[in-house]
Amino acid sequence: MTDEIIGPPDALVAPRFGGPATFARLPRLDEAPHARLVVLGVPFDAGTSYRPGARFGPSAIRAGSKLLRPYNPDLDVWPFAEVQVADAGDVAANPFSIDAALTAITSAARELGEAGRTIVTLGGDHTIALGLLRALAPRTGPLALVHFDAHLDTWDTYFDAPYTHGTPFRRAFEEGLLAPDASVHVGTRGPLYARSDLTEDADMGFRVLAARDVDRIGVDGVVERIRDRVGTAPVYVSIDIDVLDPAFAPGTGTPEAGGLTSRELLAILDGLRDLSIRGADVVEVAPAYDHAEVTTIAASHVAYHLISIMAPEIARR
Ligand SMILES: N=C(N)NCCCC(=O)O
Ligand SMILES: [Zn+2]
Ligand SMILES: [Zn+2]
Repeated sequence: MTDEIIGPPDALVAPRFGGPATFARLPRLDEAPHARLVVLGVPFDAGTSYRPGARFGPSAIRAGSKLLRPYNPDLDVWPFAEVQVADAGDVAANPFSIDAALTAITSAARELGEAGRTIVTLGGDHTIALGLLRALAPRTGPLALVHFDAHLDTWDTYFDAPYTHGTPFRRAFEEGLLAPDASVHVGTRGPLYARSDLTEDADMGFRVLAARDVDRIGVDGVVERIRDRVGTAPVYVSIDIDVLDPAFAPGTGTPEAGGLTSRELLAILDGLRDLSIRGADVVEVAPAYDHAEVTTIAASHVAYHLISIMAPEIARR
């Protein structure tokens, strides 16, 4: 096997609506075993509290990613030519046992990490982020979490269940996976259970840049605050697609009005270029509630921008 970079096939030769359903028509990992950046699917939604269906997220995002092109003019980057990028397929996550699913997610991510690969994960509900952080933090040290979401996801339990899509970051904090005072939620909004949701979150060391702060300080102000906050810590970027307004992402399990536009989210991500991003995910895409691939196309562009900011930095490592 050579180390020549294999990109997507030329869309003007092989029409993009055909061919294997990998992310952005990239090669599979077995076809490009020298990949340093991989897209990994986690079709799991047993941690959802409201509408289920994110188990179909990875395959639907891949389908929504077929139109992506190889050059990203916003960043002047060829994301699939900087380093080899490949699709690593899906984790076999147990749909009846959240514990077993988390174990499988952690071991799949650990194995990829030990082979020197950085992962962009397609979910799946937000529970999976805990399994991914558990795989990553022992290698990188505690991570600064940049968390895009309508929700805090630092609640304690749901119906006494500790591992759900509303609780991954409280568990990650308790397990020491997060760097102290370096994490931030971006895009939060909507009704809470109590005021203490916010005070407990702050006590765990999270900062909040709410959806309304984006109006107040703008995209550049948000980027500046995120960069200040993470400092020099290794970064994990977790993107719950419900950070977008339901107008831009109807296909999700717990939608909240008043969210970001997809343009704002993509621009904020571009502002995170050059950070040491050691892993990322795009979660909570539930295609049954989608229309005309609105959500899956947004999610595929979000993943494309993540790869665009991560690949050049990985190439320099
Ligand atoms: N992680 C997501 N998307 N949602 C959490 C919402 C939890 C709740 O039902 O209150
Ligand atoms: Zn959410
Ligand atoms: Zn979430």
